[in-house]
Amino acid sequence: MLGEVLQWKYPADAVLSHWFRAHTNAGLRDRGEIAEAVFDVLRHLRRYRQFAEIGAGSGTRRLAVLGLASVWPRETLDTGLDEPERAWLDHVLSLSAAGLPRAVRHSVPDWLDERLADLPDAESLLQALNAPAPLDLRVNPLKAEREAMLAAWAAGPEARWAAQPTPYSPWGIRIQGRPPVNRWKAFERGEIEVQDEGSQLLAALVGPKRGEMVIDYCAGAGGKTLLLGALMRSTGRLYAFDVSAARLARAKPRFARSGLSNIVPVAIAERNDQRVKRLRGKAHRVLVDAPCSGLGTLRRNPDLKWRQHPESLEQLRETQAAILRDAAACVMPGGRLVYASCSVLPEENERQVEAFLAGHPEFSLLDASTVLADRNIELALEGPFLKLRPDVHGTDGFFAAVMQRAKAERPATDKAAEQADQDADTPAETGDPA
Ligand SMILES: C[S@@+](CC[C@H](N)C(=O)[O-])C[C@H]1O[C@@H](n2cnc3c(N)ncnc32)[C@H](O)[C@@H]1O
Repeated sequence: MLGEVLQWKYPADAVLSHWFRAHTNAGLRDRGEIAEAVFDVLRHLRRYRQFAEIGAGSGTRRLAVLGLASVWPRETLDTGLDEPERAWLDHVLSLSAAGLPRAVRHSVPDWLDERLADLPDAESLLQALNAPAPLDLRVNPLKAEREAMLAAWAAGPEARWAAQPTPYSPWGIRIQGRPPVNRWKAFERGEIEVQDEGSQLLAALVGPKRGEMVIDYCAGAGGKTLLLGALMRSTGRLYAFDVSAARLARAKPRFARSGLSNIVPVAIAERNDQRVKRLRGKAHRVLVDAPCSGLGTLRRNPDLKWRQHPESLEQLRETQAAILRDAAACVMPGGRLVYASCSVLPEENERQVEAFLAGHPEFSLLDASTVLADRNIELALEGPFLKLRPDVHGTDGFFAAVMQRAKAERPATDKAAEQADQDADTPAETGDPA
Protein backbone atom coordinates (compact mmCIF):
# COMPACT_ATOMS: atom_id res chain seq x y z
CA MET A 1 0.00 0.00 0.00
CA LEU A 2 2.85 2.44 0.79
CA GLY A 3 4.24 1.71 -2.70
CA GLU A 4 0.90 2.76 -4.18
CA VAL A 5 0.79 5.97 -2.10
CA LEU A 6 4.31 6.84 -3.32
CA GLN A 7 3.20 6.69 -6.95
CA TRP A 8 1.25 9.94 -6.25
CA LYS A 9 -1.56 8.87 -8.52
CA TYR A 10 -4.21 9.37 -5.82
CA PRO A 11 -4.29 11.35 -2.57
CA ALA A 12 -2.83 9.33 0.32
CA ASP A 13 -6.08 9.33 2.32
CA ALA A 14 -7.94 7.92 -0.72
CA VAL A 15 -5.40 5.07 -1.08
CA LEU A 16 -5.67 4.36 2.64
CA SER A 17 -9.50 4.29 2.61
CA HIS A 18 -9.46 1.98 -0.40
CA TRP A 19 -6.98 -0.35 1.30
CA PHE A 20 -8.98 -0.41 4.54
CA ARG A 21 -12.16 -1.26 2.62
CA ALA A 22 -10.33 -4.22 1.03
CA HIS A 23 -8.77 -5.34 4.36
CA THR A 24 -11.70 -5.47 6.74
CA ASN A 25 -9.74 -7.66 9.16
CA ALA A 26 -7.73 -4.59 10.21
CA GLY A 27 -9.32 -3.28 13.43
CA LEU A 28 -9.82 0.36 14.38
CA ARG A 29 -6.54 0.53 16.25
CA ASP A 30 -4.57 -1.20 13.44
CA ARG A 31 -6.02 1.26 10.95
CA GLY A 32 -5.02 4.20 13.09
CA GLU A 33 -1.45 2.91 13.42
CA ILE A 34 -1.11 2.08 9.73
CA ALA A 35 -2.39 5.53 8.74
CA GLU A 36 -0.03 7.22 11.20
CA ALA A 37 2.94 5.23 9.89
CA VAL A 38 2.15 6.12 6.26
CA PHE A 39 1.72 9.80 7.16
CA ASP A 40 5.02 9.75 9.06
CA VAL A 41 6.79 8.45 5.94
CA LEU A 42 5.16 11.19 3.82
CA ARG A 43 6.22 13.87 6.31
CA HIS A 44 9.85 12.77 6.42
CA LEU A 45 10.16 11.17 2.99
CA ARG A 46 13.22 13.00 1.72
CA ARG A 47 15.22 12.30 4.85
CA TYR A 48 13.97 8.70 5.09
CA ARG A 49 14.90 8.07 1.43
CA GLN A 50 18.47 8.97 2.29
CA PHE A 51 18.36 6.45 5.15
CA ALA A 52 16.75 3.83 2.91
CA GLU A 53 19.55 4.12 0.35
CA ILE A 54 21.86 2.30 2.72
CA GLY A 55 21.10 -1.29 3.66
CA ALA A 56 19.93 -4.25 1.58
CA GLY A 57 16.48 -5.32 0.33
CA SER A 58 13.43 -3.36 -0.78
CA GLY A 59 13.65 0.42 -0.28
CA THR A 60 9.88 0.67 0.22
CA ARG A 61 10.06 -1.89 3.03
CA ARG A 62 12.76 0.18 4.73
CA LEU A 63 10.57 3.30 4.42
CA ALA A 64 7.68 1.35 5.96
CA VAL A 65 9.93 0.21 8.83
CA LEU A 66 10.87 3.85 9.52
CA GLY A 67 7.20 4.84 9.52
CA LEU A 68 6.27 2.00 11.86
CA ALA A 69 9.18 2.93 14.16
CA SER A 70 7.33 6.20 14.80
CA VAL A 71 4.16 4.46 16.06
CA TRP A 72 5.19 1.13 17.55
CA PRO A 73 7.44 0.44 20.53
CA ARG A 74 10.79 -0.86 19.36
CA GLU A 75 10.23 -4.36 20.89
CA THR A 76 7.04 -4.80 18.84
CA LEU A 77 8.72 -3.65 15.63
CA ASP A 78 11.77 -5.88 16.20
CA THR A 79 9.61 -9.01 16.13
CA GLY A 80 9.02 -8.42 12.39
CA LEU A 81 12.63 -7.52 11.49
CA ASP A 82 15.65 -9.68 10.75
CA GLU A 83 19.05 -9.03 12.32
CA PRO A 84 20.52 -6.87 9.48
CA GLU A 85 17.35 -4.77 9.47
CA ARG A 86 17.58 -4.21 13.21
CA ALA A 87 21.21 -3.16 12.86
CA TRP A 88 20.32 -0.81 9.97
CA LEU A 89 17.49 0.74 12.02
CA ASP A 90 19.77 1.25 15.03
CA HIS A 91 22.29 2.97 12.78
CA VAL A 92 19.91 5.35 10.94
CA LEU A 93 18.02 6.29 14.11
CA SER A 94 21.33 7.33 15.68
CA LEU A 95 22.12 9.77 12.83
CA SER A 96 21.72 13.45 13.52
CA ALA A 97 19.75 15.60 11.07
CA ALA A 98 21.45 18.78 12.25
CA GLY A 99 24.07 18.97 9.49
CA LEU A 100 21.67 18.22 6.63
CA PRO A 101 20.52 20.95 4.22
CA ARG A 102 17.19 22.45 5.36
CA ALA A 103 15.18 20.95 2.48
CA VAL A 104 16.39 17.44 3.44
CA ARG A 105 16.08 18.02 7.17
CA HIS A 106 12.44 19.09 6.82
CA SER A 107 11.78 16.84 3.84
CA VAL A 108 10.46 19.28 1.26
CA PRO A 109 11.23 19.48 -2.46
CA ASP A 110 13.80 22.15 -3.38
CA TRP A 111 11.28 24.36 -5.24
CA LEU A 112 9.10 24.55 -2.13
CA ASP A 113 11.99 25.12 0.23
CA GLU A 114 13.05 28.08 -1.92
CA ARG A 115 9.57 29.62 -1.80
CA LEU A 116 9.09 29.08 1.93
CA ALA A 117 12.56 30.51 2.67
CA ASP A 118 11.19 34.01 1.96
CA LEU A 119 8.55 33.76 4.70
CA PRO A 120 9.29 34.96 8.24
CA ASP A 121 10.57 32.18 10.55
CA ALA A 122 10.61 29.64 7.71
CA GLU A 123 12.38 27.06 9.88
CA SER A 124 9.68 27.13 12.55
CA LEU A 125 6.91 27.00 9.90
CA LEU A 126 8.47 23.96 8.21
CA GLN A 127 8.81 22.20 11.52
CA ALA A 128 5.18 22.87 12.45
CA LEU A 129 3.88 21.76 9.05
CA ASN A 130 5.65 18.43 9.60
CA ALA A 131 4.02 17.74 12.96
CA PRO A 132 0.73 15.84 13.28
CA ALA A 133 -2.28 18.11 13.93
CA PRO A 134 -4.76 17.82 16.80
CA LEU A 135 -8.41 17.32 15.87
CA ASP A 136 -10.55 20.45 15.81
CA LEU A 137 -14.31 20.24 16.13
CA ARG A 138 -16.91 22.95 15.80
CA VAL A 139 -20.11 23.23 17.72
CA ASN A 140 -23.19 23.96 15.61
CA PRO A 141 -24.48 27.16 17.23
CA LEU A 142 -28.02 26.33 16.08
CA LYS A 143 -28.08 23.14 18.11
CA ALA A 144 -25.57 23.29 20.93
CA GLU A 145 -23.57 25.49 23.22
CA ARG A 146 -19.82 24.95 23.46
CA GLU A 147 -19.38 25.39 27.21
CA ALA A 148 -22.25 23.00 27.99
CA MET A 149 -20.79 20.41 25.62
CA LEU A 150 -17.31 20.72 27.16
CA ALA A 151 -18.78 20.29 30.65
CA ALA A 152 -20.73 17.17 29.57
CA TRP A 153 -17.64 15.64 27.94
CA ALA A 154 -15.45 16.36 30.93
CA ALA A 155 -17.84 14.25 33.04
CA GLY A 156 -18.31 11.41 30.51
CA PRO A 157 -16.25 8.80 28.60
CA GLU A 158 -15.09 11.59 26.23
CA ALA A 159 -12.93 12.96 29.09
CA ARG A 160 -9.98 10.86 27.85
CA TRP A 161 -9.71 13.09 24.73
CA ALA A 162 -8.90 16.15 26.87
CA ALA A 163 -11.26 18.48 24.98
CA GLN A 164 -10.39 22.17 25.28
CA PRO A 165 -11.89 25.34 23.83
CA THR A 166 -9.89 26.61 20.85
CA PRO A 167 -8.07 29.88 21.58
CA TYR A 168 -9.73 32.10 18.94
CA SER A 169 -12.92 30.60 17.54
CA PRO A 170 -15.92 30.82 19.90
CA TRP A 171 -17.30 27.58 18.42
CA GLY A 172 -14.13 25.47 18.39
CA ILE A 173 -13.13 22.46 20.51
CA ARG A 174 -9.66 20.93 20.22
CA ILE A 175 -9.08 17.32 21.16
CA GLN A 176 -5.95 15.21 21.33
CA GLY A 177 -5.91 11.85 19.56
CA ARG A 178 -8.16 10.45 16.85
CA PRO A 179 -11.47 9.31 18.30
CA PRO A 180 -14.12 8.07 15.83
CA VAL A 181 -16.07 11.32 16.16
CA ASN A 182 -18.43 10.41 13.32
CA ARG A 183 -19.90 7.70 15.55
CA TRP A 184 -20.55 10.03 18.45
CA LYS A 185 -24.18 10.87 19.18
CA ALA A 186 -23.43 14.62 19.16
CA PHE A 187 -22.08 14.23 15.62
CA GLU A 188 -25.07 12.19 14.43
CA ARG A 189 -27.40 14.82 15.89
CA GLY A 190 -25.60 17.57 13.95
CA GLU A 191 -24.34 19.28 17.12
CA ILE A 192 -20.67 19.03 16.13
CA GLU A 193 -18.64 18.93 12.92
CA VAL A 194 -14.97 18.39 12.20
CA GLN A 195 -13.44 21.75 11.17
CA ASP A 196 -10.01 23.25 11.72
CA GLU A 197 -10.13 26.39 13.85
CA GLY A 198 -8.60 28.38 10.99
CA SER A 199 -11.44 27.38 8.70
CA GLN A 200 -13.93 28.49 11.38
CA LEU A 201 -12.24 31.89 11.50
CA LEU A 202 -12.58 32.29 7.73
CA ALA A 203 -16.34 31.82 8.01
CA ALA A 204 -16.39 34.36 10.86
CA LEU A 205 -14.57 36.81 8.58
CA VAL A 206 -17.38 36.57 6.02
CA GLY A 207 -19.68 37.52 8.91
CA PRO A 208 -23.06 36.92 7.23
CA LYS A 209 -26.18 38.30 8.87
CA ARG A 210 -29.78 37.09 9.14
CA GLY A 211 -31.79 37.39 5.97
CA GLU A 212 -28.85 38.16 3.65
CA MET A 213 -28.04 36.62 0.30
CA VAL A 214 -24.65 34.95 0.55
CA ILE A 215 -22.62 32.89 -1.92
CA ASP A 216 -20.05 30.29 -0.90
CA TYR A 217 -18.50 30.21 -4.36
CA CYS A 218 -16.24 27.17 -3.89
CA ALA A 219 -18.27 25.29 -1.30
CA GLY A 220 -16.76 21.81 -1.85
CA ALA A 221 -18.01 19.41 0.81
CA GLY A 222 -19.52 22.34 2.71
CA GLY A 223 -17.07 22.83 5.60
CA LYS A 224 -17.50 26.62 5.68
CA THR A 225 -21.04 26.66 4.25
CA LEU A 226 -22.29 24.98 7.42
CA LEU A 227 -20.96 27.68 9.70
CA LEU A 228 -22.07 30.48 7.35
CA GLY A 229 -25.61 29.03 7.36
CA ALA A 230 -25.64 28.80 11.15
CA LEU A 231 -24.40 32.41 11.50
CA MET A 232 -27.36 33.41 9.29
CA ARG A 233 -29.57 31.52 11.79
CA SER A 234 -30.88 29.46 8.86
CA THR A 235 -32.52 32.55 7.31
CA GLY A 236 -31.93 34.33 3.98
CA ARG A 237 -30.37 32.40 1.14
CA LEU A 238 -26.96 30.75 1.06
CA TYR A 239 -25.84 29.49 -2.33
CA ALA A 240 -23.28 26.69 -2.16
CA PHE A 241 -21.57 26.74 -5.56
CA ASP A 242 -18.95 24.31 -6.78
CA VAL A 243 -17.90 22.90 -10.15
CA SER A 244 -17.72 19.45 -8.57
CA ALA A 245 -21.15 17.84 -8.22
CA ALA A 246 -19.43 14.94 -6.39
CA ARG A 247 -18.11 17.27 -3.68
CA LEU A 248 -21.48 18.96 -3.28
CA ALA A 249 -23.06 15.51 -2.96
CA ARG A 250 -20.71 14.81 -0.04
CA ALA A 251 -21.92 18.05 1.56
CA LYS A 252 -25.59 17.07 1.45
CA PRO A 253 -25.68 14.67 4.45
CA ARG A 254 -23.79 17.32 6.45
CA PHE A 255 -26.36 19.96 5.50
CA ALA A 256 -29.14 17.53 6.51
CA ARG A 257 -27.55 16.81 9.93
CA SER A 258 -27.01 20.51 10.61
CA GLY A 259 -30.72 21.35 10.52
CA LEU A 260 -30.09 24.28 8.12
CA SER A 261 -32.82 25.08 5.63
CA ASN A 262 -31.30 28.13 3.91
CA ILE A 263 -28.68 26.37 1.73
CA VAL A 264 -29.11 26.06 -2.04
CA PRO A 265 -26.38 23.80 -3.51
CA VAL A 266 -25.67 24.46 -7.19
CA ALA A 267 -23.15 22.64 -9.40
CA ILE A 268 -21.90 25.42 -11.68
CA ALA A 269 -19.91 25.44 -14.90
CA GLU A 270 -16.26 26.46 -14.69
CA ARG A 271 -16.84 29.69 -16.63
CA ASN A 272 -19.81 31.66 -17.96
CA ASP A 273 -22.42 29.91 -15.86
CA GLN A 274 -25.86 31.42 -16.52
CA ARG A 275 -27.01 30.96 -12.90
CA VAL A 276 -23.94 32.84 -11.69
CA LYS A 277 -24.60 35.59 -14.22
CA ARG A 278 -28.16 36.00 -12.95
CA LEU A 279 -26.75 36.79 -9.48
CA ARG A 280 -24.58 39.66 -10.71
CA GLY A 281 -24.50 42.51 -8.21
CA LYS A 282 -27.00 40.76 -5.94
CA ALA A 283 -25.10 39.10 -3.05
CA HIS A 284 -24.44 40.78 0.28
CA ARG A 285 -21.39 38.56 0.81
CA VAL A 286 -19.36 36.23 -1.37
CA LEU A 287 -16.73 33.82 -0.10
CA VAL A 288 -14.12 32.50 -2.53
CA ASP A 289 -12.43 29.61 -0.75
CA ALA A 290 -10.22 29.11 -3.76
CA PRO A 291 -8.84 25.81 -5.04
CA CYS A 292 -5.20 26.03 -3.97
CA SER A 293 -2.02 24.04 -3.40
CA GLY A 294 -3.23 23.16 0.13
CA LEU A 295 0.32 23.67 1.39
CA GLY A 296 -1.02 25.18 4.62
CA THR A 297 -2.58 21.82 5.46
CA LEU A 298 0.56 19.68 5.28
CA ARG A 299 0.00 18.56 8.89
CA ARG A 300 -3.09 16.70 7.66
CA ASN A 301 -2.17 16.15 4.00
CA PRO A 302 1.61 15.63 3.94
CA ASP A 303 1.49 14.07 0.45
CA LEU A 304 0.60 17.48 -1.05
CA LYS A 305 4.21 18.64 -0.90
CA TRP A 306 5.11 15.76 -3.22
CA ARG A 307 2.00 15.95 -5.40
CA GLN A 308 2.29 19.69 -6.13
CA HIS A 309 4.94 21.21 -8.38
CA PRO A 310 5.67 24.66 -9.87
CA GLU A 311 3.63 23.92 -13.02
CA SER A 312 0.52 22.85 -11.07
CA LEU A 313 0.92 25.99 -8.97
CA GLU A 314 0.94 28.19 -12.07
CA GLN A 315 -2.25 26.55 -13.27
CA LEU A 316 -3.87 27.07 -9.87
CA ARG A 317 -2.90 30.73 -9.90
CA GLU A 318 -4.71 31.25 -13.20
CA THR A 319 -7.81 29.44 -11.93
CA GLN A 320 -7.81 31.45 -8.68
CA ALA A 321 -7.62 34.77 -10.54
CA ALA A 322 -10.46 33.77 -12.90
CA ILE A 323 -12.72 32.57 -10.05
CA LEU A 324 -12.05 35.75 -8.06
CA ARG A 325 -13.08 37.92 -11.04
CA ASP A 326 -16.30 35.93 -11.67
CA ALA A 327 -17.25 35.77 -8.01
CA ALA A 328 -16.59 39.49 -7.47
CA ALA A 329 -19.21 40.32 -10.11
CA CYS A 330 -21.88 38.79 -7.83
CA VAL A 331 -21.15 41.20 -4.95
CA MET A 332 -23.72 44.01 -4.58
CA PRO A 333 -22.61 47.63 -4.10
CA GLY A 334 -21.61 47.94 -0.43
CA GLY A 335 -21.28 44.14 -0.19
CA ARG A 336 -18.28 42.08 0.89
CA LEU A 337 -15.96 39.70 -0.89
CA VAL A 338 -13.66 37.36 1.02
CA TYR A 339 -10.84 35.64 -0.84
CA ALA A 340 -9.32 32.73 1.09
CA SER A 341 -6.93 29.86 0.62
CA CYS A 342 -5.31 27.15 2.70
CA SER A 343 -1.91 27.93 1.24
CA VAL A 344 0.99 29.77 2.86
CA LEU A 345 2.48 30.91 -0.45
CA PRO A 346 2.19 34.67 -1.19
CA GLU A 347 1.68 33.97 -4.91
CA GLU A 348 -1.65 32.26 -4.12
CA ASN A 349 -2.54 34.81 -1.48
CA GLU A 350 -1.60 38.49 -1.21
CA ARG A 351 -0.23 38.62 -4.78
CA GLN A 352 -3.62 37.42 -6.09
CA VAL A 353 -5.48 40.00 -4.02
CA GLU A 354 -3.15 42.83 -5.03
CA ALA A 355 -3.56 41.95 -8.72
CA PHE A 356 -7.35 41.79 -8.32
CA LEU A 357 -7.54 45.15 -6.52
CA ALA A 358 -5.35 46.79 -9.15
CA GLY A 359 -7.94 45.87 -11.79
CA HIS A 360 -11.03 46.49 -9.62
CA PRO A 361 -10.85 49.95 -8.02
CA GLU A 362 -14.48 49.56 -6.89
CA PHE A 363 -13.21 47.16 -4.21
CA SER A 364 -11.16 48.22 -1.20
CA LEU A 365 -9.40 46.16 1.41
CA LEU A 366 -10.75 45.98 4.97
CA ASP A 367 -8.66 45.19 8.01
CA ALA A 368 -9.22 41.50 8.89
CA SER A 369 -8.49 41.89 12.61
CA THR A 370 -11.06 44.73 12.86
CA VAL A 371 -13.67 42.59 11.07
CA LEU A 372 -12.98 39.74 13.51
CA ALA A 373 -13.08 42.10 16.50
CA ASP A 374 -16.62 43.06 15.40
CA ARG A 375 -17.50 39.44 16.15
CA ASN A 376 -15.63 39.59 19.48
CA ILE A 377 -12.72 37.53 18.14
CA GLU A 378 -9.43 39.05 19.26
CA LEU A 379 -6.57 38.17 16.94
CA ALA A 380 -3.62 40.52 16.50
CA LEU A 381 -2.43 40.53 12.89
CA GLU A 382 0.41 42.22 11.08
CA GLY A 383 -1.20 44.02 8.16
CA PRO A 384 -4.72 43.85 6.73
CA PHE A 385 -4.77 40.14 5.86
CA LEU A 386 -5.66 37.12 7.98
CA LYS A 387 -2.59 34.90 7.88
CA LEU A 388 -2.73 31.83 10.11
CA ARG A 389 0.18 29.46 10.71
CA PRO A 390 0.46 26.24 12.68
CA ASP A 391 3.59 27.44 14.51
CA VAL A 392 2.02 30.74 15.57
CA HIS A 393 -1.73 30.07 15.90
CA GLY A 394 -1.93 26.27 16.21
CA THR A 395 -4.22 26.14 13.16
CA ASP A 396 -3.53 24.95 9.63
CA GLY A 397 -2.00 27.59 7.37
CA PHE A 398 -4.76 29.86 6.04
CA PHE A 399 -4.97 33.19 4.27
CA ALA A 400 -7.92 35.54 3.83
CA ALA A 401 -8.54 39.04 2.56
CA VAL A 402 -11.78 40.96 3.13
CA MET A 403 -12.78 43.42 0.42
CA GLN A 404 -15.71 45.78 0.30
CA ARG A 405 -17.40 46.96 -2.86
CA ALA A 406 -18.02 50.72 -3.00
CA LYS A 407 -21.63 51.60 -2.17
CA ALA A 408 -22.55 53.74 -5.12
CA GLU A 409 -20.63 53.24 -8.30
CA ARG A 410 -21.06 56.01 -10.78
CA PRO A 411 -22.15 55.01 -14.25
CA ALA A 412 -19.28 54.70 -16.74
CA THR A 413 -20.55 57.75 -18.72
CA ASP A 414 -20.13 60.00 -15.61
CA LYS A 415 -16.59 58.73 -15.15
CA ALA A 416 -15.77 59.44 -18.81
CA ALA A 417 -17.19 62.98 -18.56
CA GLU A 418 -15.18 63.67 -15.39
CA GLN A 419 -12.01 62.43 -17.04
CA ALA A 420 -12.66 64.72 -20.03
CA ASP A 421 -13.08 67.70 -17.60
CA GLN A 422 -9.84 66.81 -15.86
CA ASP A 423 -8.03 66.52 -19.19
CA ALA A 424 -9.30 69.97 -20.17
CA ASP A 425 -8.05 71.47 -16.85
CA THR A 426 -4.64 69.85 -17.02
CA PRO A 427 -2.08 71.65 -19.21
CA ALA A 428 -1.00 69.24 -21.91
CA GLU A 429 2.60 68.10 -21.81
CA THR A 430 4.03 68.82 -25.17
CA GLY A 431 7.11 66.72 -24.67
CA ASP A 432 8.99 69.44 -26.55
CA PRO A 433 12.50 70.07 -25.31
CA ALA A 434 12.57 73.54 -23.72
C1 LIG B 1 -10.51 24.69 -1.06
S1 LIG B 1 -11.75 23.74 -1.79
C2 LIG B 1 -13.20 24.25 -0.96
C3 LIG B 1 -13.33 23.74 0.45
C4 LIG B 1 -14.66 24.09 1.08
N1 LIG B 1 -14.96 25.51 0.98
C5 LIG B 1 -14.71 23.67 2.53
O1 LIG B 1 -14.62 24.53 3.42
O2 LIG B 1 -14.84 22.48 2.79
C6 LIG B 1 -11.90 24.49 -3.35
C7 LIG B 1 -13.12 24.06 -4.15
O3 LIG B 1 -13.16 24.84 -5.35
C8 LIG B 1 -13.82 24.09 -6.32
N2 LIG B 1 -13.60 24.74 -7.62
C9 LIG B 1 -12.58 24.58 -8.50
N3 LIG B 1 -12.77 25.37 -9.59
C10 LIG B 1 -13.91 26.07 -9.37
C11 LIG B 1 -14.64 27.06 -10.12
N4 LIG B 1 -14.21 27.48 -11.31
N5 LIG B 1 -15.77 27.55 -9.60
C12 LIG B 1 -16.23 27.12 -8.39
N6 LIG B 1 -15.59 26.18 -7.64
C13 LIG B 1 -14.45 25.67 -8.13
C14 LIG B 1 -13.24 22.70 -6.14
O4 LIG B 1 -14.10 21.72 -6.69
C15 LIG B 1 -13.12 22.61 -4.61
O5 LIG B 1 -14.22 21.95 -4.06
